[in-house]
Amino acid sequence: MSHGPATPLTAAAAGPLTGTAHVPGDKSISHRSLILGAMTVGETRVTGLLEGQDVLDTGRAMRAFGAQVEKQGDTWVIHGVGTGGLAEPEDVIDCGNSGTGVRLLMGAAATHGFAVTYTGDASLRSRPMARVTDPLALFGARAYGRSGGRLPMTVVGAAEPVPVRYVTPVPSAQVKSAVLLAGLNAPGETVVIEREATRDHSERMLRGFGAEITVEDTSEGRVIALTGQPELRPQTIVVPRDPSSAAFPVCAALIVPGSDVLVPNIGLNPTRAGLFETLRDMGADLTYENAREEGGEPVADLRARFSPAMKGIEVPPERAASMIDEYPILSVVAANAEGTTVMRGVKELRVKESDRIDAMATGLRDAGVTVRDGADWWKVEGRGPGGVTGGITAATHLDHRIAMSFLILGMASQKPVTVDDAGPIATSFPIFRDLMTALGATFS
Ligand SMILES: O=C(O)C1=C[C@@H](OP(=O)(O)O)[C@@H](O)[C@H](O)C1
Ligand SMILES: C=C(OP(=O)(O)O)C(=O)O
Repeated sequence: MSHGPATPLTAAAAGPLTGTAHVPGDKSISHRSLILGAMTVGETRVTGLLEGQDVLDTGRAMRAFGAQVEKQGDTWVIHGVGTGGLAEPEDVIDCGNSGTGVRLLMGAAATHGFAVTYTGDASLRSRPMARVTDPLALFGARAYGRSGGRLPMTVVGAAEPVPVRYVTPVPSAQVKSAVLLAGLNAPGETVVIEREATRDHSERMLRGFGAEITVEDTSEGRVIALTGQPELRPQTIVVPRDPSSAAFPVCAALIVPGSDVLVPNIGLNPTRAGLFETLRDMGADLTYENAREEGGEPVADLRARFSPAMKGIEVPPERAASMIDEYPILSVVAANAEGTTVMRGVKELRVKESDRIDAMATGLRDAGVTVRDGADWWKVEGRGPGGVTGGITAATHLDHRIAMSFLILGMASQKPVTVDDAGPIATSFPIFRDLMTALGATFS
């Protein structure tokens, strides 16, 4: 759902940030818990679900598709309808700001013999959907949208779907997941091949729900094969805390003098942990404490301390998929490091909630940082610890990660930084302001 009027917010230089930051549950795993729970007969129970607007919108959508989704105490309880049992929604499905929500739902419903119309906020209506509807057409689904393959869009599902073999042309877990979810209700084996590995939560969770799924690394890439029409088994899911949200208190601690912050229980699935490796390569004082396995995922407590000796690096492009949502906050750290940070192979950043290279480059330049950029790369010239002037109002462009990144910039800059709209933060990290305030940040 779209949020209300714009709410500007300002962050100023903070004293040291100290204490423990419990960030919310993982957004990717939360969406998938609701969708897979809704496609399973019986009761799936989920704790630690992210109650951000993106995920709440997916929960509402699953109700519209016929599942029961409700919160009992701290637990989300889903009574699903089974693979192939989704019902035709009575109204348009509004996915708000969420690319993950709309693309995964389009996949799940595409092999059901009814039509669904999808829409979203102004940001989501500007994002490309052909990357999903192209492979869904191979199953027999048909999509009718605005020019450029944009929402609002109606997808007429295939009444007699056929299984598909598809090589993803872009590194995207959303595309991969849409194909796998469509494959759930197609008879036979659906195969997705990705040249670059992207986050693998769908594969892990489908296996957890009892689907037959194999993953093999070959010379062609990662080959994922799913046997259609399984009888999924209801699950009890404990959602790990989101590494993409942990990135904000971690990076703030690295650049605000005197800081020492603990961020416990963070999922460190290797398909998600690229930022933390990059920060360590830059010389960040960032340690993994109490490393362990929980629910089949590697988990650790992150400890981040002020790191005045960080150096710019060339971020390995093959790491891009494992930190794709973290480049905006990385650019803020890069601005506070010595030397140049080069980020290549990142054209996907231009089709997120906003053009994230453009949004960050514009605000950073206004704040006194030299940034150069091209179609799929950008470079940030560090000004050293505390070297960013600040004193700007940055445009958020309905993008939560842009809003949070500029607020963190304000905590380490000489003059405060304002964002024109902090509202979108509620899509993924509704407790951001309270959590950062408890660590010692000041907002006005
Ligand atoms: O599958 C997912 O849960 C996600 C995949 C990524 O998008 P792409 O698939 O477009 O790279 C990521 O940016 C998004 O925040 C969540
Ligand atoms: C890109 C993101 O989300 P989505 O694609 O689900 O809107 C994100 O959360 O950074």
